[in-house]
Amino acid sequence: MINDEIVIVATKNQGKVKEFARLLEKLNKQVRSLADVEHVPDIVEDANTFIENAEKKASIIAKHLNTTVIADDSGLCVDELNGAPGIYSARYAGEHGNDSLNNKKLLAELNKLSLEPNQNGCLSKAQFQCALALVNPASDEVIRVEASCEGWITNQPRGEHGFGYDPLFYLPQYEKTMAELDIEEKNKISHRANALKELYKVLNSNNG
Ligand SMILES: O=P(O)(O)OP(=O)(O)OP(=O)(O)OC[C@H]1O[C@@H](n2cnc3c(O)ncnc32)[C@H](O)[C@@H]1O
Ligand SMILES: [Mg+2]
Repeated sequence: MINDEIVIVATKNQGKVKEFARLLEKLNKQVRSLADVEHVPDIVEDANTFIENAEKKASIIAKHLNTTVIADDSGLCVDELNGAPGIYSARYAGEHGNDSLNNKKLLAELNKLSLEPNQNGCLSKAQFQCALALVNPASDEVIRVEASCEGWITNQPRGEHGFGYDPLFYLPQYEKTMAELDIEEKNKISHRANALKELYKVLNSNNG
């Protein structure tokens, strides 16, 4: 995979695709996603951890395409909600991938706790988490890595960039939400960028 010009990421999420494309472009690689695959097999994300879900997605697509594939399973873990929405992040409000309803539900759940906002208008610490699995179907090799990005949940959504919970994820060091950062800035600090760095470390060390 490290020598290939094309990297297949087993995701339907166009927000993730854009971020991977920008990150991998710097390594002269092009990204293909499930949008480029015909007859995508059903993938039920029913595992209990990010990494198991990532491995499941990568394995199914790697077998289907008979080539090496990376999958990303990620989500938001909010401290005051005991880690919710976690692995259920994409369907927190019921409907898969409805970012606006998911954000509303997150604020509603936090508002139920009657928390006092801090000086930045934030209600809880939180982390974005990202698990990446790379599966090579020829060798049955699996590489698993995980990384996170620390921040806070603000009570006012702000910003137009990114996707998912980015408008509610506040970064005190920038005094901005993740959705107020452009893709280049997000890719310097995000859980996804950090996980991809870890993956490349493993791949480079495996290559001697
Ligand atoms: O499974 P695939 O096809 O990759 O696409 P998905 O959107 O269902 O992806 P996940 O199962 O990994 O769920 C991830 C959810 O977590 C949230 N999320 C993950 N990374 C995020 C990010 O960088 N910014 C904002 N929200 C994010 C967002 O709600 C995603 O829908
Ligand atoms: Mg999913």
